[in-house]
Amino acid sequence: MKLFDAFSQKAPNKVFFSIVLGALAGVCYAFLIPTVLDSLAPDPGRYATAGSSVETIAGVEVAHYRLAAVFLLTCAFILFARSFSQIMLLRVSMDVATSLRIRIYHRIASAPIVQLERMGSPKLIAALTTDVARIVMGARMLPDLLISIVTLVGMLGFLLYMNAAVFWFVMGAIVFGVVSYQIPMYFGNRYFVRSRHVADDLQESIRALIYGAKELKLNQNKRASFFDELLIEHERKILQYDKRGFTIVRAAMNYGDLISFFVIGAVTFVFVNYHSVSSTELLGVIMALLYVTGPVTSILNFIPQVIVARVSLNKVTQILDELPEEEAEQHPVLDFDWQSIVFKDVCYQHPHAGEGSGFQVGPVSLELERGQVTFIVGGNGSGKSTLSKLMTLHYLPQSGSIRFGDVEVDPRTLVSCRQQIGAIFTDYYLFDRLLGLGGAQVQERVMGYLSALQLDHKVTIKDGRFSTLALSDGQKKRLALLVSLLEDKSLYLFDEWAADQDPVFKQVFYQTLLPELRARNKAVVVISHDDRYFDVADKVLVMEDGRLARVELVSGATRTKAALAGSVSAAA
Ligand SMILES: Nc1ncnc2c1ncn2[C@@H]1O[C@H](COP(=O)(O)OP(=O)(O)OP(=O)(O)O)[C@@H](O)[C@H]1O
Repeated sequence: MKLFDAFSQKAPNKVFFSIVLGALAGVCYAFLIPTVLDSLAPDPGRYATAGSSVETIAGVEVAHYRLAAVFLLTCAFILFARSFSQIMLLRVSMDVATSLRIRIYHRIASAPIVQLERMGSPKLIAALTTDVARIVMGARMLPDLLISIVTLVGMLGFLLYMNAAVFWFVMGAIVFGVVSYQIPMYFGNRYFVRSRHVADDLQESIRALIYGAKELKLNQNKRASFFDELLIEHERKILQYDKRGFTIVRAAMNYGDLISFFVIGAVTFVFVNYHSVSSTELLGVIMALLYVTGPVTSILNFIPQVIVARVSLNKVTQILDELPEEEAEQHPVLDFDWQSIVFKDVCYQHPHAGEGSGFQVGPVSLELERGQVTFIVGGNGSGKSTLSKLMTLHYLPQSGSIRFGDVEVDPRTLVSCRQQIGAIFTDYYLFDRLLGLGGAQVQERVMGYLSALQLDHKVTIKDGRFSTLALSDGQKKRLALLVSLLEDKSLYLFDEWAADQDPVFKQVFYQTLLPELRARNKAVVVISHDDRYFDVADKVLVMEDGRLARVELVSGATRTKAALAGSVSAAA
């Protein structure tokens, strides 16, 4: 993705039109100096009809009034063309910024969970907040750049017309100036790239500062160490790189500013000694060179902005590359019924974190049936959550297969199968409103659930929005359960849902809600360490070191808590 492509793809006609107007403004700029010079020393061959007579217009004496009229009209056109070109590109740039962000939003939403977990939120937030703005800032300068380039080209044409020898001398000086200008710019750019890399680490530290505020307050040493070694260190590095980068770039820009004056000096004091140049030509050359000082400066000033924008563009491109779209039909294509989910030799290996190969779950073969409650138990790190993410199709098997009834999970059916599932993970997110649920009955059902979950004295719902989310951890989780139940899925998975519920509500969850879901013919999977409630299950899957060690079938006679508690301690 190139900087300019990002713009031209968005609104090609508008971009083209603003470029044409910018170019025309540049042509007119280049036209102003010859016009003024003409009025000072009229060439009888050109503007022959302009004459040198003085006319009185609206009480004001105007010399070379036709030339003055051309001058005025040119100025007016420049005002119009330049403003129009800039405003149009400004508006396109706003559209581009928004659509670039929306593109990243969509990519995040359709990326596999594994990739999102690997990338982490700080990188994505930095891309959305910093990089998109920098890209747009860079591209927004395009009309000015264009005006400057065309003005410069026009003035060089004028120099060629005045004196070919001077033209070639000036061309040589400009080429030398621009090439020598690139060298410090290259080094400046390297510092900007380094600074941008550290910006990701800074985002991570800022996240830690906010989310770890409680821990930092309770330990001064930890806090000092966090500030010195992470947060301030990242700030210091960014400052250092940016200072070095901008120092080099600024010095180079000042050098660039003076290029025109070096050339004027060289022409006035040296060049005239070796070539015949009339004083009229010299005056024209100097005026033209003074005039292009502005455009040359603005072309050179544009370069650092483009460098920064390109660094950001590379970062966004890299993120989009690292965040592939999931290979799946993105819209549900099937509406189907199923009685059981069958895992056959399913294997999943985490990407390696640190040393050694990643943790592997499987091969696992099992069956989840509707109208049954299945518990997954096992020690910490035995693979329960990984298995649960395979069940909810957030992780996809690297080998083996999963079937929902007759439907095999594959890229075509994946999204359809996911629509059958409701889950509350330990790191669940609670939206402040009901999304994708509408209708008058919903309000009634919400009120019923609020009362069943003992939240009716705390939360109400208005226009599909919860009155508050300022709740205790346990209450928030109940609200998440409410949303999940409203969505009325066929498979429910609760990852240690009851861990932060009080004993009374734990009992409600295990002994009332789960049996109710079973009675409503839902397949229910519960990850739990609450061994006193294992007898609620129909089936207990015991995980050990990534493998399904055994499946305990719990029927009326065999549902003994002791037996299951024993199997769990063995698994742990
Ligand atoms: N995102 C990840 N990237 C890499 N490896 C991971 C990731 N998540 C988990 N693992 C690895 O998988 C192993 C099993 O983790 P998992 O969360 O499935 O265990 P668990 O049984 O749910 O543990 P707990 O009871 O503590 O929640 C971990 O020990 C870890 O090595």
